[in-house]
Amino acid sequence: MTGNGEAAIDVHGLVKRFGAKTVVDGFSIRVAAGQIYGFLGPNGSGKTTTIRMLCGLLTPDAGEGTCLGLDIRTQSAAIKRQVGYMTQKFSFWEDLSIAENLDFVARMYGLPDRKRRVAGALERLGLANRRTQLAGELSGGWKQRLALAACILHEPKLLLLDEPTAGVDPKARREFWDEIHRLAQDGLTVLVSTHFMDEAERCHAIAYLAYGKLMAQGTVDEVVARSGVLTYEVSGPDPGRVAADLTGKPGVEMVAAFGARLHVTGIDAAALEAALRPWADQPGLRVARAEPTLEDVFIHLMNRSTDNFS
Ligand SMILES: Nc1ncnc2c1ncn2[C@@H]1O[C@H](COP(=O)(O)OP(=O)(O)OP(=O)(O)O)[C@@H](O)[C@H]1O
Repeated sequence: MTGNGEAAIDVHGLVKRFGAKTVVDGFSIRVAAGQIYGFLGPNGSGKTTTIRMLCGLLTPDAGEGTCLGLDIRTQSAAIKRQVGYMTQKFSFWEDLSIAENLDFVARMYGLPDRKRRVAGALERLGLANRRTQLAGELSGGWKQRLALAACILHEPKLLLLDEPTAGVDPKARREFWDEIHRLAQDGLTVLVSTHFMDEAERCHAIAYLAYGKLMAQGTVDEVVARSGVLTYEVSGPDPGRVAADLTGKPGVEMVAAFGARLHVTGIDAAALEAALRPWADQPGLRVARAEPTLEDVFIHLMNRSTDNFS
């Protein structure tokens, strides 16, 4: 972990309403400089709105705090200058090369020292030997890298990545995350929203939001441990029959099949064990405690939260 304890973000009680809807409801968080902080939660849970408030792009209706030592309410212009924002939909000139696209972005923002900045971004993101390749010919993973390069041209201190790897294959995703870690090691703080569990596991800390409320935060291990979720794994012949029997039983919150294995989760140990007991005695079936996955925990949190939008 690279965070040195100095807060890049420190906010308290943030609220955002759109009309009658409270989209973010009392959000507080502290993010150390150099941390990679993941935001997870169902669609529409307020991740993007929260991230935008944290960096002064959106003014909260209530709450206060600082980003990079600046007041998110009164100093948003100064914050924005130090933030690189990669939105869900980014665009390039398809018929310009990688280097030309970056040069164009640098011109658009009137950045001084353009040549050095473009060369630096190309180098930093491993794009130097592809500099003449047309953006329109790049695969998804390289497009993502180009977008990231465009975000760091102005040498920001904070990066906001909104679902940066949607539609990117696992290998390219992994490499993209290697880049994010390198940038964090150089001192950048990164806020990233994602729906991928493997990406959550690559964050120093995560926040889970549901319907505008912060349901859990901390390291992945802390979030799993604090959830109180218990998981049992059932394996053997005819898991479908076991799943049908267990679904809806007291104490059983979720039954999910992973190939021939079932994950059975809940938080009431006695009730869960009572539901599983008849199956534990069946010949050929194996029922054993397992470590809950982050996905088990998130589904539990999601089921627990109430949809205040409906
Ligand atoms: N400018 C706006 N005006 C009105 N409603 C908005 C506005 N921006 C967001 N919302 C609503 O606020 C809620 C939260 O949206 P937000 O984009 O923050 O969620 P999210 O967690 O990032 O979702 P996703 O995972 O789908 O990107 C949604 O119901 C959305 O429709």
